[in-house]
Amino acid sequence: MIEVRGLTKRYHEVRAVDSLDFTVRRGEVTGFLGPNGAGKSTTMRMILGLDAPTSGTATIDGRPAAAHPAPLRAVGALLDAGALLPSRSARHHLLALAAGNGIPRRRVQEVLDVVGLGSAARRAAGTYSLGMKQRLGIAAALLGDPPVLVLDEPLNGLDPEGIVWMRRLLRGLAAEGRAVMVSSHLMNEVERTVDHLVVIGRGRLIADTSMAAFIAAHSSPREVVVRSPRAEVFASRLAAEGAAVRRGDDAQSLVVTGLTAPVVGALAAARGIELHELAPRRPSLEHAFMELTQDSAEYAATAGTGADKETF
Ligand SMILES: Nc1ncnc2c1ncn2[C@@H]1O[C@H](COP(=O)(O)OP(=O)(O)OP(=O)(O)O)[C@@H](O)[C@H]1O
Repeated sequence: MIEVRGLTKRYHEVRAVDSLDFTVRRGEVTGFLGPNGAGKSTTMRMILGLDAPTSGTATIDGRPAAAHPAPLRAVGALLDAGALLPSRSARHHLLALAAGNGIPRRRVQEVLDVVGLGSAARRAAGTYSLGMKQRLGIAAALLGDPPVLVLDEPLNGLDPEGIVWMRRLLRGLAAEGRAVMVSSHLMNEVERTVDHLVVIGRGRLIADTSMAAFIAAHSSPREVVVRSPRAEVFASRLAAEGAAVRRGDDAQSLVVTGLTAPVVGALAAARGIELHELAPRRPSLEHAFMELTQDSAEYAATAGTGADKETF
């Protein structure tokens, strides 16, 4: 279990992490989310004992990471998968880590097999693709068979097959009773993988909740997407019924708020308006995240094309 209490990190006038409190529990994958610059990597580095907090504490199973006699057995980490000696093979990289941490050599082959790098294990790591480096980083994190994992952007550089593999791996690690903390900007994937969410913005905690509760609490009112060759006429009809209507992706598409899909369908039928699509939009983590963090994004585009905001 990871316990973060009052954790704060200042870089001169910047409060990169500001009085954070949260817990990462065993048996769950906890997604650690926040816009660019929110303080995720800084928090993870402090949890791992790589950066000293300005104040507050971060413990792994009751002690700071560095206070564990064999840190690799207490917590596995993936921070920067590219930080490898380019001339060293995956096997030698892992053998060196194992030797330095009292881990038997046979464990190296086991973790190489888990991450699917067995056949490339003797090649120099400098020749690896980003996805292979990520796999090697995961192998290193698993080397000590730790009960706690801290993984910063583990999905970076993975191809679709790799992403599915990572999802299964993370779910499997949690199912074995481990505490798994994962940061990612890939909201669709986070939605499919994690049980619990910790969301930060500008260094501060803005949500600490289950995935389902987060989406329910931070999603806009339900929307219905409608496509019709008579979109403009239908938009006026819907507006007369009290719906808010805006243009969707193209001239035939509308996004309707304030009426359910059956009501929208019934109105179209009553007017003899042909529909090519009628789809309630499922609330998603991506929408919920954008809605919650729009005020705390440090780097945000100030204006879009406006196309999706056009109303009738
Ligand atoms: N060594 C440092 N010196 C000064 N400022 C730093 C340092 N490291 C991080 N920061 C600042 O702290 C804040 C948090 O950065 P951090 O890298 O933790 O964010 P992040 O959430 O991981 O971002 P991203 O999603 O872009 O990786 C940023 O404003 C960053 O510029």
